[in-house]
Amino acid sequence: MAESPVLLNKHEVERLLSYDDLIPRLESVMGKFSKRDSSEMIQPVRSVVPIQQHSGFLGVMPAYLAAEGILCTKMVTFYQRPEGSSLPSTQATVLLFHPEHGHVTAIMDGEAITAKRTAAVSAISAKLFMPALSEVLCILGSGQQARSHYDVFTKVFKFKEVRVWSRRREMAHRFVNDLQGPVRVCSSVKEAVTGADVIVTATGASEPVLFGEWVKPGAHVAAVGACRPDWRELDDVLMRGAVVYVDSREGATAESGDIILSGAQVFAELGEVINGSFPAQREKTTIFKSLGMGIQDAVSAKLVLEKWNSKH
Ligand SMILES: NC(=O)c1ccc[n+]([C@@H]2O[C@H](COP(=O)([O-])OP(=O)(O)OC[C@H]3O[C@@H](n4cnc5c(N)ncnc54)[C@H](O)[C@@H]3O)[C@@H](O)[C@H]2O)c1
Ligand SMILES: O=C(O)[C@@H]1CCCCN1
Repeated sequence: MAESPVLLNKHEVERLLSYDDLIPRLESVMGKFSKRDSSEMIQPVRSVVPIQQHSGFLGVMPAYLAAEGILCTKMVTFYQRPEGSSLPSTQATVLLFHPEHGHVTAIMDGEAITAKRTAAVSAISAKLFMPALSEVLCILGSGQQARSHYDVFTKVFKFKEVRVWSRRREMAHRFVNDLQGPVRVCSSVKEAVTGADVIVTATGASEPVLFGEWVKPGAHVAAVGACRPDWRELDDVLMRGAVVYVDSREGATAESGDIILSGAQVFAELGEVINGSFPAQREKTTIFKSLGMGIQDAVSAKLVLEKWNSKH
């Protein structure tokens, strides 16, 4: 009989998953994904069930990585919460399976994985696309993703100034009070993004919050929110005037309102740049439109389990 699965809560996953381990694994898996070798990797676009009555969605994100021996699925719910709600907007669980025998080997919290792997992938995009001399980082939003992006961006890069904007100013102050380093709270998006070299959009917005006319030419935008085909974070001017990179072309075409509704062309996947098949146009204004991928969760969960196994 198969052994009982390892159960790991959010605190344990958080502790076991470091950006130093995660970033090279994500670079490698995204490069492989963009080669589209189905004998190596299978990851369909996620299935999403709308929960209309409660303004929410259930997403199922399976992935099989043959060479790495990883069979995984994440189940994630995400909601548009009313202002002031204390409930998290994104919650997730990740299951790892034994690829040969089919039983579940681990069940772990997916919130920490989602927060860290998304931010780590944005940091990979910034490493490739941000201006060579980047001094100012701006984060729009003050939730889970804003926090993980702050953590990894200030760990990997050295910015002279970090700014944050949140639609409720007191939430931006609360965000800053939890941090070690200095961060300037801005009262408008325009104030926050003017002159910024790197802009992270991590909001629950469904209408544009970031407008092209405010963005410095050559800046890099890591756009993490707006993951439904009718949701936007970025306006048409920005989308059409920038070089647009995505995590997966299929995911972006199915799920990104910023791409579908603006009619912007996707230039390349992040993995295609990692592979060297498309260039990083660092001197131009660039957008990395992130939707999230099952393969990112899969390598993250495997890493967590490896770490856990090495200590037990
Ligand atoms: N790309 C990915 O892989 C990925 C992964 C996880 C989450 N997300 C998306 O990232 C976004 C942020 O996720 P989170 O977990 O940090 O959520 P969160 O609820 O913790 O934070 C959301 C932030 O957005 C702000 N916000 C909500 N509605 C807004 C609006 N209409 N205009 C401006 N600001 C608004 C909130 O005030 C808060 O600061 C969500 O859209 C989520 O679906 C993307
Ligand atoms: O890839 C993910 O995990 C997220 C979940 C929430 C919606 C956007 N994508």
